Amino acid sequence: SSWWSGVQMGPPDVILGVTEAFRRDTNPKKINLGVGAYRDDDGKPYVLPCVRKAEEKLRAKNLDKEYAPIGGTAEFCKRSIELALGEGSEVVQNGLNATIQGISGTGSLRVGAALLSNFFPANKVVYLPSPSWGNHTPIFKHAGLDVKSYRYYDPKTCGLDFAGALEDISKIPEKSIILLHACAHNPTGVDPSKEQWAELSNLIKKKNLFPFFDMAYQGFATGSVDNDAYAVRLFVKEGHLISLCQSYAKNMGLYGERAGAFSIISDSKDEADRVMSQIKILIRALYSNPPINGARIVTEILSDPQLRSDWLKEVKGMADRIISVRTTLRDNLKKEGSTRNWEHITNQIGMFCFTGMNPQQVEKLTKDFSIYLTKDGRISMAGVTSKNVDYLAHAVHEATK
Ligand SMILES: Cc1ncc(COP(=O)(O)O)c(CN[C@@H](CCC(=O)O)C(=O)O)c1O
Repeated sequence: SSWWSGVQMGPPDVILGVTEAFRRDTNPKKINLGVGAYRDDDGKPYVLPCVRKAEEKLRAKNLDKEYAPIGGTAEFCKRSIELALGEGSEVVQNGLNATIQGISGTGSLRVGAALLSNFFPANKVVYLPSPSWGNHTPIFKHAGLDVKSYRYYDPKTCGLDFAGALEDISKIPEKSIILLHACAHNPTGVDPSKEQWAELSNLIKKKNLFPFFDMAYQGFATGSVDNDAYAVRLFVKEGHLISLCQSYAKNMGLYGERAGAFSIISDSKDEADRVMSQIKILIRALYSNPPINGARIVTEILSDPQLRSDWLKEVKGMADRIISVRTTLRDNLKKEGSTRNWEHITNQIGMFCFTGMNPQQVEKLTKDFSIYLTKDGRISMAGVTSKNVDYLAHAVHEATK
């Protein structure tokens, strides 16, 4: 028999598998609200104009195809950490960060997980918010880390269970790892307020926990890259030596280019350099060095004042469209005669709306209306347009009345 005769068929991915089912559906009114990928108001993928301009500039440079450095180019890494911490960040000026290019957000998380698994000096348990992005658990487990959770979402209010979060976090053993979504929490769309972030910072410092930020949506939540980096910058200002994962998949629309970054912040340049040397050894054994094309586009945009200004407008444009379609969906549900409270549709922020629909209601939406979303009731607001929002509101009302 073959070597692989014992291999079982694995289940489709809970998020990416929704798109596969959507593609198989022949209903012309079908809507894909599964994968968190931006669509324009015609429901089409959106390549930012600033990306096209950057590509033209790069083409004219006739660059070679040589390997990137193991950690990516210094320019890409510097532009990425400065985007997160702000221009003129003292951390960057004093060389206290070790930043590498990761293979988008997922790859950056995976490198971070490998670093923690091999070198974290204390409790190698990652505490995730409940719920969190579905791929967080496998990423950390594949790296050999244990994963636990802290309360985060309150299904009764479709909002933040802040008291529950504080209570659970205060019970996390000292020197454990806590994962925090910097903005646009996935899947709930529920973010702490600035005051709540301050309380979380104090508690996490008191408990001496290691903050591991995942910032996959900087600029995409409020439309401002500075506002969306508020929590990360607050924690750094408060003296936390954080780690940070960044992605350019959503805010630059570079999904398939796989451009992201992983950083740690240390209290000395010497220590940051030593950590960087170990991260590079881990990367070398994982994939040797990162893809060059997406990183070049990012570097071109962030280093060219005109392209950077264009990008900031375009990412705000994406965020604004999402914010406006949230209002339209909520209003249309009222027009449909729904008596439910749908305030959370506009209270939540970023790519996703955690509707509160149960698996049976989700099933009805898919079976009766060809509307595709993940079983937890999360919808990617990017898939909602002015053309399909009426149909969606009608379907959601039918499924929930
Ligand atoms: C919180 C969070 N971190 C990291 C990532 C990884 O994104 P990269 O493409 O690797 O940069 C995602 C993407 N989650 C989206 C996209 C589809 C997926 O990968 O699950 C989602 O949840 O639909 C995310 O939501």
